[in-house]
Amino acid sequence: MFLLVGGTRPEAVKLAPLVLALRARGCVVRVVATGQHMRLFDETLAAFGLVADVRLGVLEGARTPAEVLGRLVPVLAGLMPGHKAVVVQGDTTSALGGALAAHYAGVPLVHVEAGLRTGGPEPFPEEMHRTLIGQLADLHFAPTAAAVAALAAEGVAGERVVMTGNSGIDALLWMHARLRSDAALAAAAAAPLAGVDRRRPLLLVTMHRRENHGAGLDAVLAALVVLSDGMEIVLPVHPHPSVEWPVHAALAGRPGVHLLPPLGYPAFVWAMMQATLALTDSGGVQEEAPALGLPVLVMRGVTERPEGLATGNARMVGTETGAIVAAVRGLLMGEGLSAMAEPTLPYGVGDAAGVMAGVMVERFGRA
Ligand SMILES: CC(=O)N[C@@H]1[C@@H](OP(=O)(O)OP(=O)(O)OC[C@H]2O[C@@H](n3ccc(=O)[nH]c3=O)[C@H](O)[C@@H]2O)O[C@H](CO)[C@@H](O)[C@@H]1O
Repeated sequence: MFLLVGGTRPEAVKLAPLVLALRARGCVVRVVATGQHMRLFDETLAAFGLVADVRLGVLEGARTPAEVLGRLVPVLAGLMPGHKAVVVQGDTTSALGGALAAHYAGVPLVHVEAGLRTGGPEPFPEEMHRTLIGQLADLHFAPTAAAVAALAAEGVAGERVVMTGNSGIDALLWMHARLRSDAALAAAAAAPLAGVDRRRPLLLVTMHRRENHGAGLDAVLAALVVLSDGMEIVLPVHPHPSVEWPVHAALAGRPGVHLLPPLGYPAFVWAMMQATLALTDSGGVQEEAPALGLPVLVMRGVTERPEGLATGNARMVGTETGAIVAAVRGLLMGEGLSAMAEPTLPYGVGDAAGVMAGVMVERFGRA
């Protein structure tokens, strides 16, 4: 039996293909929802026809990563016995909690999306989380050659590292194909964009990184006020109060600006398929956009995803108002937009979960 631990939307997106691939190989899999973002986690799993097998109820009122971790580790440790291996994904507090619990319980730990590094303290706390998980993992599924190299540089033994591609690309290509073949799903996914004027360019914006809360967010919002003059802006607003309140204060009611609740995964993929340009600080969107040929401007100072920069699909733009306005306007006037819109697959070709499941069955057995 394998135990997969996750708590947030991106973990659901990237673990769902692995759950399906393991079950397709006859493995018994239990998915634990930590409750970090329970509603988004549940909804995202449901988009893949999955439900969590265990739903923890210990995070009520826990606000800081320290509180979340402190409550999760003892409960997760109690779930560990009897499992062949525990799987965590990425860099969330839930993932670190699952990793620590597995380590204390002496159950082998598998890390999905291993080896992503910026080389500095940012992003906080994610860089710290994934580096610590990297020290605890017995098996590292690294999405790209750069991630494999980062693990080698930290002294991780080569036989513990497998280059797999990113399972988020499996999820994306699967959903993209469904949206093109299932008219009812596509109609439901398109509904949130109903009010968008399709004659104007469409800028899709997501923003939630902790290091951008405060001054960075305010500067981005000032840029969006200027940009809304010439384009449609679609912004699914992250529910964190440090994001939600300033976004509504700056942009609510402005013509051309569509402030939406967080979109379900099918609707968000649909929005990426319709957009002219994405402006984001999300990790997952940096990976997904190149696969769809959606040019992406990254509102961060550093990224652990250099591959999209190398293929030319992504550019770093930071969070400064003038830089964002200039970059978006420049691209929309035709300066390099078509080169950035060439679909490429630097993060994987859509077979990552099958590779991972195959390696897990080989190393740990099937049941
Ligand atoms: C430091 C860092 O970069 N860490 C990342 C962070 O995740 P993130 O930054 O990618 O998080 P988000 O942007 O929240 O999610 C993105 C996913 O959500 C979908 N989406 C988006 C908006 C919406 O309205 N509806 C949706 O469905 C979208 O298509 C995509 O698949 O933690 C992950 C877990 O460990 C890590 O893997 C990952 O490194």
